[in-house]
Amino acid sequence: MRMVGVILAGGQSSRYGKPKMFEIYKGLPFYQHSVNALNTNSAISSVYIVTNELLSSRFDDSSASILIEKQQHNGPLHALTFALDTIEEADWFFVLASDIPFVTAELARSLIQYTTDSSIDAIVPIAGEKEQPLLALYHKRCLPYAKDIIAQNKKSMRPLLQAVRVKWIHFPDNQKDFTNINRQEEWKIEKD
Ligand SMILES: Nc1nc2c(ncn2[C@@H]2O[C@H](COP(=O)(O)OP(=O)(O)OP(=O)(O)O)[C@@H](O)[C@H]2O)c(=O)[nH]1
Repeated sequence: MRMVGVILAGGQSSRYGKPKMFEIYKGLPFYQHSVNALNTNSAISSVYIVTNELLSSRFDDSSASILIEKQQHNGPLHALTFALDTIEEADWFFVLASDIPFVTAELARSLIQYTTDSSIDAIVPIAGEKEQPLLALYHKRCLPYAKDIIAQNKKSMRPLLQAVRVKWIHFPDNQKDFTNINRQEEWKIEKD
């Protein structure tokens, strides 16, 4: 079993007003917190940052490889599908958004433990009532389902979770790892 990390870092940040993956928390850009939560885990052989041409030169991290999407701003489902299609060496893909600065290696580890179960295609947390498809694991088996959903012009992650066998892992509503930052006002409150 081979596992890679996939950091989704090619969003528009339209609500934030500037590319939020480069905002600084504890001296490091947001995306770096996502990379670090994964590359400290020995089960993960490499970490890839999936982004677009415009942003790509701004990532400064020798511990991760950059994958550039041909078509930018198609959303997380396209970015995941691109990674599943392009990274041939892996069976499991640990997907992390790049706007979740409080994510921890402990949380990553607690999800990775379920990858030994060959009867599941995805491992997805639920924090309180909220599904967390952008802090989740996907098996290569998800690729044909993802392509099929894209072929139907759907952009949401939801249909993928309905099509594949998901193991849902429950966490408390207030668990900080899952806090994602969409607006500058939110970040001003959350960082303190
Ligand atoms: N590679 C890649 N990542 C994406 C894409 N769209 C969103 N993401 C990432 O997915 C995560 C969640 O993104 P959102 O906050 O829903 O979308 P966003 O475009 O970043 O922000 P808004 O424009 O405010 O909706 C972030 O880490 C984004 O960088 C995309 O088209 N390609």
